[in-house]
Amino acid sequence: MNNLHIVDHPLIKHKLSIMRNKDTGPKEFRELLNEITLLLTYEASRNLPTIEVEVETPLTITKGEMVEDKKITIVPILRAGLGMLDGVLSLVPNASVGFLGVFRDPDTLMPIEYYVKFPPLTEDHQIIIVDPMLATGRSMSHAIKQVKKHGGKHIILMCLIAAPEGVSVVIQDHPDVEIYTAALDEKLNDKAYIIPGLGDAGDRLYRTK
Ligand SMILES: O=P(O)(O)OC[C@H]1O[C@H](OP(=O)(O)OP(=O)(O)O)[C@H](O)[C@@H]1O
Ligand SMILES: O=c1cc[nH]c(=O)[nH]1
Ligand SMILES: [Mg+2]
Repeated sequence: MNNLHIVDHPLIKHKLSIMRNKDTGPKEFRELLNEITLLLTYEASRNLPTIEVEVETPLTITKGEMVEDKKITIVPILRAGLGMLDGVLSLVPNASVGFLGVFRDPDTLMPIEYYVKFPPLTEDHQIIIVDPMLATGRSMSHAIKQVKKHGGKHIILMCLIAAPEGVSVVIQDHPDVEIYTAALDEKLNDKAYIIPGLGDAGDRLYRTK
């Protein structure tokens, strides 16, 4: 699974352990998701292309490198992906944002799309899709398909917790996509929740249960 990058830094493990705790409330949960997203973004952006620029320092003129962040598009999968958006934007503040509303039907487990608003996407854009949970992988696979349909080509995805089942689905459906996750958990339960996981990320972010 060459496309799978598990970013298992001690600080990420520490923060994720607090997030998994059922007694952690929404304020701390949101703050920790934001902090882990910063660390994931640092790793996931390692291979972003840079352009050479000329910089005038107080002493001389030199060459520098800059990321073309105007060519980066972040796509949070609503709702839970919104919890990762600000973290990415704080490191790539000029990125554009495309929104995709998808929820998982609890009975069929199929993704149900309810909102799509993408900026123009071209082949030279780097797309970063964010959603904390990769369970069966169907929501993410659907999101990647939508991004490609709208013209996106270079796609990475960032999540907090992935299940092996979801990773396999994404790699099979989209072998060109790189996956960055803070943790690879054990399995799915009979309702397709990630075990050990952290429960429903959207509900924990927005106290909806
Ligand atoms: O890999 P899958 O099996 O498709 O499941 C993962 C999806 O489920 C969750 O969203 P949910 O359907 O709970 O919607 P929400 O973000 O509005 O809570 C999660 O945020 C992912 O989008
Ligand atoms: O464990 C899971 C599975 C899907 N969605 C979640 O939010 N959590
Ligand atoms: Mg949810």
